[in-house]
Amino acid sequence: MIRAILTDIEGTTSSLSFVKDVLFPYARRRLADFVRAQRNAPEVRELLDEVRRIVGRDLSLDEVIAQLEAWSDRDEKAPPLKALQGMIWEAGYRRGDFQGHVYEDAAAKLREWKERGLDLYVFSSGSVPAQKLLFGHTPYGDLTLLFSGYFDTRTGPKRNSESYRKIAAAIGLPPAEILFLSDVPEELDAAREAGMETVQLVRDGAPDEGARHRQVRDFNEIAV
Ligand SMILES: CSCCC(=O)C(=O)COP(=O)(O)O
Ligand SMILES: [Mg+2]
Repeated sequence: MIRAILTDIEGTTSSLSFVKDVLFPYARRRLADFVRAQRNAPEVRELLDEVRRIVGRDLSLDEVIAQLEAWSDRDEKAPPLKALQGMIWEAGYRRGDFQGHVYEDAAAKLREWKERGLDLYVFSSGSVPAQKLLFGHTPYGDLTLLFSGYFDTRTGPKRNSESYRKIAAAIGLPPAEILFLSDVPEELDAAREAGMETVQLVRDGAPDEGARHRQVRDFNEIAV
């Protein structure tokens, strides 16, 4: 019996285009200036040192910025980049430059599941603060109230089954009682390997008969 739902964001609750065409370019345009302006803030300084540790060299500030920009251009889910993106988006949400995109069907079903007593969690490559910003500033109001917890790649990569075992342990349920929703088959494979139930969102494409996971076009087709 499913007692909790763990959901991805990009391509699942929210559109690929919002993340790729709105959020990512917004942060990319401001990344260098933000890092230069905030480089002595303790939280930012720690993230810049984390970039140096990942690269394994004592990079100058310019080299750190170039590395962050390269990761951003390749959409690499490096934790310090994801944390900095979240900090830059915070100002954008506050100023009303954009709202967090959530599909109407996802917002409605999440509410319904919560009312039925299911616990809801997020697992996204976006940092936990970025996840809370997105769900906190939607056209349907503040949806953060629906979620019992958030996980990002500081728990582990989304395509690694160990990450899902850790999440199940943190939630405090056997993996078989957790349903993971995502648009990416490799993430669903990893969740299934850990013992979770899976459903694949195919929002923009046609369902594929040979798919490895049950496919749905939107949240209304998910039976829990
Ligand atoms: C938290 S909103 C931004 C999403 C993001 O930064 C990203 O890389 C998309 O990751 P997801 O795991 O949600 O597909
Ligand atoms: Mg996704």
